[in-house]
Amino acid sequence: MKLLELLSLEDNKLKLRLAVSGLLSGLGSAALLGLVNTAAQEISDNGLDRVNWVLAGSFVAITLIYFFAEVFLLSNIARQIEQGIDRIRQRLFTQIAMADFVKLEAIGQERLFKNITQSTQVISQNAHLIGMCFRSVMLLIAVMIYVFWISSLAFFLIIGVIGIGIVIYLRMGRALGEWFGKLLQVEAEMFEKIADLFRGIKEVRMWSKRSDRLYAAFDASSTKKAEYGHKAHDLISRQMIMGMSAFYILLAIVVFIVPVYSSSLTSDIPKISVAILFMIGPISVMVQSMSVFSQIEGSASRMLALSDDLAEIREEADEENAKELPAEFGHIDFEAVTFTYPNRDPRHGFVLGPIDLSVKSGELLFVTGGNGSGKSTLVKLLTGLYRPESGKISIDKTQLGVHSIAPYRNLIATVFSDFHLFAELHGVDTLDTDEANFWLERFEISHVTAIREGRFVTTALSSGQRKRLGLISAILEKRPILVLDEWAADQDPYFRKKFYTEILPDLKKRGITVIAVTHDDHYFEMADRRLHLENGKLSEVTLDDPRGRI
Ligand SMILES: Nc1ncnc2c1ncn2[C@@H]1O[C@H](COP(=O)(O)OP(=O)(O)OP(=O)(O)O)[C@@H](O)[C@H]1O
Repeated sequence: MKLLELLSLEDNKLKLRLAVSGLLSGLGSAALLGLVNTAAQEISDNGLDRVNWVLAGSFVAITLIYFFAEVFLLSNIARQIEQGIDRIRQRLFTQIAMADFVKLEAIGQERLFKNITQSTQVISQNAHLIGMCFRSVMLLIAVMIYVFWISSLAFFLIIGVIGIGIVIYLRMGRALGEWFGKLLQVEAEMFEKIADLFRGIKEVRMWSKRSDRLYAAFDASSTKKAEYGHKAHDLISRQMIMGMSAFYILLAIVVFIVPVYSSSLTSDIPKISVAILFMIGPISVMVQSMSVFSQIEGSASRMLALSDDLAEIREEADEENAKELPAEFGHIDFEAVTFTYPNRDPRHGFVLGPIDLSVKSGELLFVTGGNGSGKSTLVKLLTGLYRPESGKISIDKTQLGVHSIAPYRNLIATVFSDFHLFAELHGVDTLDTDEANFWLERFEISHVTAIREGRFVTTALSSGQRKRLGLISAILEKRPILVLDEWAADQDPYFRKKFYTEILPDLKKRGITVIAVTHDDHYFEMADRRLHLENGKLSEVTLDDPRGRI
């Protein structure tokens, strides 16, 4: 069972704890049943002329024990489930943090996000149901032991009927599984269409032909989902009714047919009937929860599969034994570094390198090249996000490896072309307010936002303005190296000029090593050096070299 496997991760006593509390609850139920039957027998033997205080007292005592055992069991299960989910969530987060970045990108954000949010929620929201089911199974086992104690014939009869019921139930379940599979697929298609409608809402509004097509496709998908949903739920209801009917049939067999053929069982029929009636509640819970359980199992197995996949792509890094690298470095060197994207169709494969390169501390370095030439890929290698396929990268005499990769990344502040702007200045422990205000003024953004209590008052700004905040954040992080990927692409001509002619030289003056990917050929002369990429091959060119220019 995938759920149990998932919850037992990093807690090998969980199964034992559940078994003990389940056993106590089951025994309590069986004791209650036994007591009711003994009282009924007593009345039938001796009549109802006085109250049997011993039995009545025992009933009250066992009911109390049963009550507390049930409360303990259910709340224990809910706690175990929440703690188990917490553990797996933390485990997935840690695995994501430790995964090789390029392989993590291949897994895709959607799968990661869905597993950490939706899948955990499916299990968490149904914690109560899982508890009820577990309790029902325990109760059923205890009642069956009680039935066996009264009559082995009745026990095997019930097992036989349950067996036939399970076979029919599973056959129906197979059809149900197929319909649920189809339902999930249609649902995924529908969600994709909804996401398309929302993400492209501007484009949809702007052209009625596109909007008509998309809405028609969404309508068809939604109707199909309703149809399949109805079919699947219809099958669930039938399966449920079938499961319950089997027990009423069993009761009828025990009451009407068995006495005709077995005189030995006749005297025990009332006790066995009560036992069967006792089982109907738990069976009903189990039958009703089957479809939810298949969703829970699906979620658990998806999370386990993701965890396994993440374990396989774990980056070779040892942050615990990492040694900090000094902020005053001399140079970063690439020696015959190559890189290719994994799982890429070899016919369209892109190879970066081999690259030999040396970046000196305090330099202002521009990286130029056409679309798809490999600039962003080089930036990801330079920042240590991607690891070389061959060759080596080193900072001063330290080669980047298991112990140095995290400290190396800590030296580099970035604004990637697809950067994310955090409203909070995470990691900036002591913020110099004057300095923050200086940069807000310098970036001509102080009239629309401010920094208060370590966060931007607002980030709901234009894309060019958000980019400015991204760079201010990076500067305030006070790291010795700054890597920018097409930072000025969405700045207006006035600010673009200010960026290249004032801000970049100012950052250089402050001792920051700046590596900037750029297409702005008007300003190539502002760099100390220019590196040019063509189809993955890097060469150093003079600042006035015609390559990379119009
Ligand atoms: N995640 C990825 N998986 C596979 N191939 C990729 C991936 N990202 C980029 N590529 C490929 O690698 C090559 C270089 O891409 P890269 O993004 O480095 O180019 P670039 O020079 O930054 O281009 P642009 O100027 O358009 O931003 C391209 O052929 C691209 O298709």
